[in-house]
Amino acid sequence: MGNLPTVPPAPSRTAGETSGDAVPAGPDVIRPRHVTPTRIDALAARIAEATGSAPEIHGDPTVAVTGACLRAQDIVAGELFAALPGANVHGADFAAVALECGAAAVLTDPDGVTRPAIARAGVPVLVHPQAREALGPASSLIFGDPTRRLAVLGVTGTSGKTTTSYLLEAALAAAGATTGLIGTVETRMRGRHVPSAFTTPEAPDLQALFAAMVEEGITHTAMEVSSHALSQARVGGTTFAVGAFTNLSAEHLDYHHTMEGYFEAKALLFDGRASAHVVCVDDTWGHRLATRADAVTVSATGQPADWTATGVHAHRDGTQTFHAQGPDGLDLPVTLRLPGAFNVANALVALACGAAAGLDPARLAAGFAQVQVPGRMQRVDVGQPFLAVVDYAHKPAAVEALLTTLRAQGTGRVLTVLGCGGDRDREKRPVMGALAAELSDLVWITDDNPRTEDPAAIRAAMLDGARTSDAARAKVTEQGDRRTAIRAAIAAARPGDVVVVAGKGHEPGQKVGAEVLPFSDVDEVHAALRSTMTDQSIPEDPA
Ligand SMILES: CC(=O)N[C@H]1[C@@H](OP(=O)(O)OP(=O)(O)OC[C@H]2O[C@@H](n3ccc(=O)[nH]c3=O)[C@H](O)[C@@H]2O)O[C@H](CO)[C@@H](O)[C@@H]1O[C@H](C)C(=O)N[C@@H](C)C(=O)N[C@H](CCC(=O)O)C(=O)O
Ligand SMILES: Nc1ncnc2c1ncn2[C@@H]1O[C@H](COP(=O)(O)OP(=O)(O)OP(=O)(O)O)[C@@H](O)[C@H]1O
Ligand SMILES: N[C@H](CCC[C@H](N)C(=O)O)C(=O)O
Ligand SMILES: [Mg+2]
Repeated sequence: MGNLPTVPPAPSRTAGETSGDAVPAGPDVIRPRHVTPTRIDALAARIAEATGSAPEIHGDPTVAVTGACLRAQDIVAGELFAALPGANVHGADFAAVALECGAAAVLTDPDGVTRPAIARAGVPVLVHPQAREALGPASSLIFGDPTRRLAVLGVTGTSGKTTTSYLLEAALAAAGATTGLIGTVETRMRGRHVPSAFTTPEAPDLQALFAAMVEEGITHTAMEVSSHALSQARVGGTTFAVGAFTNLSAEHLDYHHTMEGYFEAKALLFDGRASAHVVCVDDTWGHRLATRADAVTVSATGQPADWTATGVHAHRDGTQTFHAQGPDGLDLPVTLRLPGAFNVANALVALACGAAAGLDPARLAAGFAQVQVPGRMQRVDVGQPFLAVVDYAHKPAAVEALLTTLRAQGTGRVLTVLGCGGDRDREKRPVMGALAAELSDLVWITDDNPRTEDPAAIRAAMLDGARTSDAARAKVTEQGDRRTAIRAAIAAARPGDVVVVAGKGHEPGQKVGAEVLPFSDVDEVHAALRSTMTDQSIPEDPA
């Protein structure tokens, strides 16, 4: 696996750097330089057209807005404040803050309009029963309907969105497009890299970003579309050139409650908002989706599909070569620098997306060879005689895919450092603990963004899964302190082993309570490797 990516860590931020904070993230929103003011009556007409019901207008309909935002504190003068009901609070309760920041108008729901801060607002108020659904189309109009001039290729699915989006961005560029990227790690365009607050931004931030991309001459954007975004209508008002589905497995059941509910959220990307669909049919959910959406199909596991892979050769150095077989007898050689059968699927999805957008498949396929993804199968190498890998696997299917891949590639043992996030799906914890114990030789159960939960209780749930699994084979150690766990794993490694630190990937911080403590798995693995090479005082292998 000598060629596993050794990319530098993503640019760091100190707060609100990934999705998942109780406090609104306050992201670095990329805004267009020019926005033509939009009148309230025009917004009302757009909302009526998009939702089928007209909003009430309280106040002067000729007032115009020059942007929109749903975080009161982040309002820029002249913008529309979207005061939405939330799981914790009603945004209308923050209207005074928004007005102080210069909000020129408010969009809210019938509950919000009764709140005192809105009643005293003194600016026009649009009232709609589905204010969240209204916000996407309104934001699109405010920012000049940017996706009419930008081909957006959206990727959804439980695993592989980030990886597929990076592959797609590279393929699009190789086929001659001027590209952008929107996703979990960062937003990229024209050499700018802005760390992300969300995998999929809120509707006004997203439309502003699309408008900025149009201004910059971006022609095609590869974009991750999360299930949260689909169910919260963050992509309302977005026209997709292509919508793609990678796979579905248990995750986010705290939010979607059932797999059916989770699937239906993902399926929203295929409800007519995309001009073309690409679906990987390697799981039963993909099969189901492909039968109800008119889709180009993809399979990396030998299912009948429009795009398949033949002659897959996983090389010892971590690269893979194969032939992508496409419609009309297309046969394209592909080289990937990402190991794992799942990355063949990701690449096929990316290829099918680019082709569905009308780009030349041979040029698309040639774009994959150098792609590396921050924190996904990222190798950390200081010349040690074993492999050290940082990966973002933080759900059962990803842990299984990751460890199965690494078992097949290493010559020695697999040493795994893994935790589970707090304030997230609890059901996955014992499953991830069990999988780690089944597919590794040594495991350190540690902390991964405990957020507001008791970290020991999260570890206990994982340990419970590890201890009760009949197939468990690893020696499992509990070590809450992630740095110590990483150091112990590195110190225990022997030549030919694989050490994998999973779950945080590119993340630059550990979320403990309301704080984000700077922490980078890549930096920690580097530091541990350097000190093992020079300092023999590191704790002994617990095995
Ligand atoms: C479950 C979820 O996605 N919740 C998001 C949602 O929260 P909510 O609607 O319940 O909001 P709330 O906190 O009750 O607040 C209500 C309203 O008041 C506003 N408000 C609130 C407080 C304040 O001080 N000022 C203010 O203006 C908020 O902007 C909001 O509009 O809207 C908020 C405002 O944008 C988000 O901060 C919040 O993200 C939370 C923190 C989160 O953790 N989201 C994650 C799970 C997420 O979206 N992840 C996906 C990726 C998942 C994956 O695939 O792995 C993503 O796309 O990033
Ligand atoms: N197609 C796939 N099937 C199963 N596991 C995958 C697949 N692609 C990637 N993985 C695993 O899942 C992890 C996360 O991958 P990636 O970041 O590309 O997915 P994602 O869908 O963007 O995840 P998230 O929703 O958390 O941002 C990887 O680090 C890898 O371990
Ligand atoms: N987008 C995911 C990232 C999870 C990453 C993992 N490190 C964790 O904190 O659980 C979420 O917010 O659920
Ligand atoms: Mg992602």
